[in-house]
Amino acid sequence: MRPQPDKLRKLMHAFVMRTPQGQRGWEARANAILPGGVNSPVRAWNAVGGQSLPIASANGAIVTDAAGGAYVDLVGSWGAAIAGHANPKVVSAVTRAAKRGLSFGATTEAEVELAELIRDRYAPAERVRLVSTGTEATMTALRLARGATGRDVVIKFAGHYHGHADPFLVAAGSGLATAGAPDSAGVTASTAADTMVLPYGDVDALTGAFAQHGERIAAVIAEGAPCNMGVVRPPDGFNRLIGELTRNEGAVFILDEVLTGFRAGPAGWWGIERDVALAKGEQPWVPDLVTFGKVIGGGLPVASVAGRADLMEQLAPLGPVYQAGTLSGNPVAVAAGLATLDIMDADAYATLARAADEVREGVHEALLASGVTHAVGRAGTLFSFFLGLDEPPVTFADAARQDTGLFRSLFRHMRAEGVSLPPSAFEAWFVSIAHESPITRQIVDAAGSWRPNERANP
Ligand SMILES: Cc1ncc(COP(=O)(O)O)c(C=O)c1O
Ligand SMILES: N[C@H](C=O)CCC(=O)O
Repeated sequence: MRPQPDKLRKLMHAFVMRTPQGQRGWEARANAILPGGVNSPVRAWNAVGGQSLPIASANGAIVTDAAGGAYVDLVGSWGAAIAGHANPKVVSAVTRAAKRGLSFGATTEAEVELAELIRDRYAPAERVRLVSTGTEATMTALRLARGATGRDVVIKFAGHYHGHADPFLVAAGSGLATAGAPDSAGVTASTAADTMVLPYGDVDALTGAFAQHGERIAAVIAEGAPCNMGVVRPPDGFNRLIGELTRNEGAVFILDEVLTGFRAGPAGWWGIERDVALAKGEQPWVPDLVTFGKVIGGGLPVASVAGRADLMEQLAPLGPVYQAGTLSGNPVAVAAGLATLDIMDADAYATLARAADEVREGVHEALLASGVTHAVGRAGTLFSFFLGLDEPPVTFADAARQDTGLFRSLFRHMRAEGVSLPPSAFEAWFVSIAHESPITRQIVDAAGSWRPNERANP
């Protein structure tokens, strides 16, 4: 049988991509039109060297590039692909929704269902507003906090990332930390002046800030567990302290669970601390506002700001705080989110936890056996490795002391062994329910064959 024209085109493309000339051609073409060849900086591999080829497809735990190279994926669309790439249930829900129409600019029953599902699994989400990106969610949460309190200042923690709205691009994690430039040009001095940056986990700094500036503070925003400076477990009692100080001083506690939500555990990082509190017979602390993204869109653009009813009802059209979005609650994206949350039942979370344990523990043992100094950062099913550190860090200053040159060597070795790590030492390693044991073993074996003294070429 002769290959079909489309198949032939793909085969030709893969063949060309396998040649250095073809790869250089691709690089030049992408760089000529997309700044840095990418649509989001951390994809550019600047921190690890080399050039990623365009992804052609992904299925389960495997991504395949345009040259036909298949890799075990630990990027997982930066956390969204919790059910595995192209999960058949998600794809068929999306297909069914698409056939009913791509976008209406009017409310659908599925939006209400997704919002109800979020509230049912995450009690502090008394009201939910769906948006399209995590950036919109945190930006809206801050506007809401400022509108409700009539105050300007937001406290954020160094190394935490809350998307790319101006007030948060100060001492930020993720791609900014990776580039070693945690502030962004283009943020006005007056905007930055309203953002107070504190070291994470520093009780004195936080209580001191409230003692000195309490009446000016609209909100404290914190990642549920920081995952954009590597994964950091919140020090015991720190989130509770934020809750107490904000409540006592009339400020708003915004918990950013865009990354940790429905992933660190079934009810995000908050659910993990809630369960610990309940087991001790204590009342759990509760955030005023919470932001979600990634998992609730299952790979399509859905995010949300949610929280206390009286605060959320300050949003237009009920209240004076404006927020809007042409594609907010898009029916196709919402279908992906609903299908994903539906897949993620108790058994699926147990599978996710098993996959995370196998990779985290296996790679930890492999690094120990090779004599690599490292610390494991862990928050529920989220984890990353801090090479060159003896202890898991809490502050960004400590996290930034990790050996990024060593990570670069590990990244390139793993890639050669068919495993695709996030291209930055400051990002989490994302597993999915499709990371079955033969796949997690492949990851661990790849780490076990790394010889750390073989540093990557610059
Ligand atoms: C904790 C956190 N908040 C906010 C964001 C921003 O989300 P988005 O990239 O969808 O704008 C991200 C990731 O990008 C994140 O990890
Ligand atoms: N760390 C970021 C989100 O969690 C990575 C996503 C991006 O910036 O492209």
